Amino acid sequence: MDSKQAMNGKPSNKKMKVVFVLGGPGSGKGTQCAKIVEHFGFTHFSAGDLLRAETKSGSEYGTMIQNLMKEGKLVDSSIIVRLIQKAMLENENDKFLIDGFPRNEENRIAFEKIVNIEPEFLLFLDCPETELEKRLLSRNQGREDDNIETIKKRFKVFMESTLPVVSYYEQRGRVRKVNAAKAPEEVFEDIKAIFSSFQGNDIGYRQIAIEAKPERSASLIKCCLPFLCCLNMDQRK
Ligand SMILES: Nc1ncnc2c1ncn2[C@@H]1O[C@H](COP(=O)(O)OP(=O)(O)OP(=O)(O)O)[C@@H](O)[C@H]1O
Ligand SMILES: Nc1ccn([C@@H]2O[C@H](COP(=O)(O)O)[C@@H](O)[C@H]2O)c(=O)n1
Ligand SMILES: [Mg+2]
Repeated sequence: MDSKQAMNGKPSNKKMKVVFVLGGPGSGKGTQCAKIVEHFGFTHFSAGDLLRAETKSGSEYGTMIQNLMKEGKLVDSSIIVRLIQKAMLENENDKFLIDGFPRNEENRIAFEKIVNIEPEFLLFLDCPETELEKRLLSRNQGREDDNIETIKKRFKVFMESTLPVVSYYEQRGRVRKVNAAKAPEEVFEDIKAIFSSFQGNDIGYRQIAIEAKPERSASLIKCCLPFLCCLNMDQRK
C-alpha cells in the first residue's frame, strides 16, 4: 500500500512497510523482534499479544478468544486483522513487524483485502520441534497455552495451516529463512544481515530513481564525459 490512505481514508504521504515474522511456537519470534526494533527502528506487533490484550479489555469477543487460545486454535481472521489494522493506524511509525501472522491462508487473504499492504518479505525462523518444545516448557511467563497438550495442538496448526502460507510467499521469492536453533545472538547476526541489505536496497532503489531522471542523467554525462574519455584513452595505451 502506498499510504495510510487506503486504510482509513485519511490523506498521508506515508509508504508503510510490513515484514511478517513466522516460525514455530517458541522459535524466538518475540525475542528476535525486540532486537530488530532496537537496531532497525521497526514497531513490533505480536498477533498473539494483541489477542491476549483483547481478552483482558472486556471485549465482547474476549471469552471466545481466550477459549480458542487455550486450545491452540486460530481466531477468526477478521478479528485479528482489525486488531492489527487498528494498532498500525494508531502508530506514527511506517515500518512494522507483524509477528505470528499470517497463521493461515484465511489470515493472509483477509490482510490483503482489509489492509491491502504487500509485505516486504516474510522472516521465517526455522527450528526443530524438539527444541521448540523444550523452550516453551521452560518459558515460565504464565501463558495458559504453554502446557504439553496445547503445545502439541499448536505444532499441528503450525504444520497444517501456517506452513502453506510460508510456501505461498516462498513461491513469490519473499521468504528470508534463518536457522533459529542457535543462540539468540547468533540468530540475530543472520537477521541483521537480512535487514541491513533490505534497508540498503531501499536506499539503493531511491538513488537509481534519482539518477534515472533524464535531466540529471544528461548533466551527469556532460560533466563526466571528459573524465570517461581520459580513462578510455589510458586503457588503450
Ligand atoms: N535462540 C534461542 N535459544 C534458546 N532459547 C530461546 C531462543 N530464542 C528464544 N528463546 C527462549 O524461548 C522462549 C520462546 O521465545 P519467544 O517467546 O521469543 O518465542 P515465540 O516464537 O514468540 O513464541 P510464541 O509463538 O509461543 O509466541 C523464551 O523463553 C525465550 O527466552
Ligand atoms: N494470527 C494469529 C496469531 C495468534 N493466534 C492465537 O494466539 C495464540 C498465541 O499466539 P502466539 O503467536 O503468541 O504464539 C495462537 O496459538 C492462537 O490461538 C491466532 O488465532 N491468530
Ligand atoms: Mg511470541
